[in-house]
Amino acid sequence: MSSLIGFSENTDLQHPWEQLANTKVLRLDPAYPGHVVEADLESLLRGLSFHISIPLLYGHDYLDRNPLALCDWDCFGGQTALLALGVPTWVPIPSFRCGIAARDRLVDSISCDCRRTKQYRNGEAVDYGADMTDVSETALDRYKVYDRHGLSAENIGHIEFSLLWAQNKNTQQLLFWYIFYIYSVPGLLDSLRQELASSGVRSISADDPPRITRLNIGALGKQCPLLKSTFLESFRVTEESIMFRRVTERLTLDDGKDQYQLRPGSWLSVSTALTRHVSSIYPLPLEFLPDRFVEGSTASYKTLRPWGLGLGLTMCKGRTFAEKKVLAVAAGMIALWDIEQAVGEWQHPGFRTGATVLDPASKLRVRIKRRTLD
Ligand code: HEM
Repeated sequence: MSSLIGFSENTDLQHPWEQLANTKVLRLDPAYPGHVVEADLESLLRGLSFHISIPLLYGHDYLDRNPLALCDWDCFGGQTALLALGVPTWVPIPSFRCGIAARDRLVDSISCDCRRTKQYRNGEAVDYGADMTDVSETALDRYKVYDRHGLSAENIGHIEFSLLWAQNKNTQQLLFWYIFYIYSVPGLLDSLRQELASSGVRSISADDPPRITRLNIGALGKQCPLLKSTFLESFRVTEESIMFRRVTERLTLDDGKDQYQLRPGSWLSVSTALTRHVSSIYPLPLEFLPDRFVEGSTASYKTLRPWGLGLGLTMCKGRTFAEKKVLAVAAGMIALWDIEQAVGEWQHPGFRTGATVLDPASKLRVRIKRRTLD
């Protein structure tokens, strides 16, 4: 977290997430004598999130070898709505074709990574002499399962890409909204800083610049109720999930007034987002209330059912991971960085359809500088 911003005016020396966010150093501006940058907040956090989760899973070699993976990720990301609508991939819309090509490159690169990991696991010579020593246990265990079922590298590439999408897409967007609300809701940042400082879940070094030396990620959600409640409220206001279920046997639905017969083979789409504006469940549903889910010394989503992590057997398998990651990154940012809107007061960027978590409708330029610790 301490190296979120490198303060380099040379874009070639910036981190990939800074480049993606069109980061500009303002220290030459007499109005901003300290080290301040201007950046696009959503791109910055999306890139950062990508560079945290991918090396943790596949090891550092994957991104070193595929430095354009994040661009391909973004290029494909803009086209998922057309795919979800069932548009065939051969339809000659230029942006759509580019998105499909980007997806194919990602699948290929993951297949190759998987082959290298297998070579490393089997003690064989690894293609290009790549260093695969830091591939995670999770990835290694998954590859063992693929091997047991005799899957080809291409099949594995497709499966891993889908998992990567599930793992990253919503988490990245939720992280953005969470940070946006933390910094833009008046007084919230100070309250969270106090809560984090008194909870003892993290320590900060006295170095210049300061670094986080200890962060108990497991304790964040338990010992910082406002931090967790703000996370849940950010999810409540930005979630627009639609789940699809295929009817496999004749089904009768009764809404108390009418009956509906569903034949096998039909599809049901269920929107969990319909409940998030119901005032009997959430008083003042259109307001962002950071402490909405605080109950005594804890915060819980007991009351947040059904919600956008799915229902039944196919409920999101990564929900605990997502929560821990978003809370941990936010705790680090809160501790080390000050953020304000680039021009004027904070303005909500508006919503645009995305995946389960909505996308911002417009870019949000912000100014970022290191927090000065007393
Ligand atoms: C804020 C972040 C996330 C949101 C909002 C989210 C949301 C969802 C939703 C709505 C579903 C469909 C559930 C259903 O049809 O009942 C789902 C499924 C899934 N998610 Fe997530 N997810 C998130 C993060 C993650 C992460 C971090 C991972 C992996 C580490 C992950 C892995 C999966 C998988 C594997 C499935 C398919 C489950 C199945 O079909 O059995 N998700 N997620």
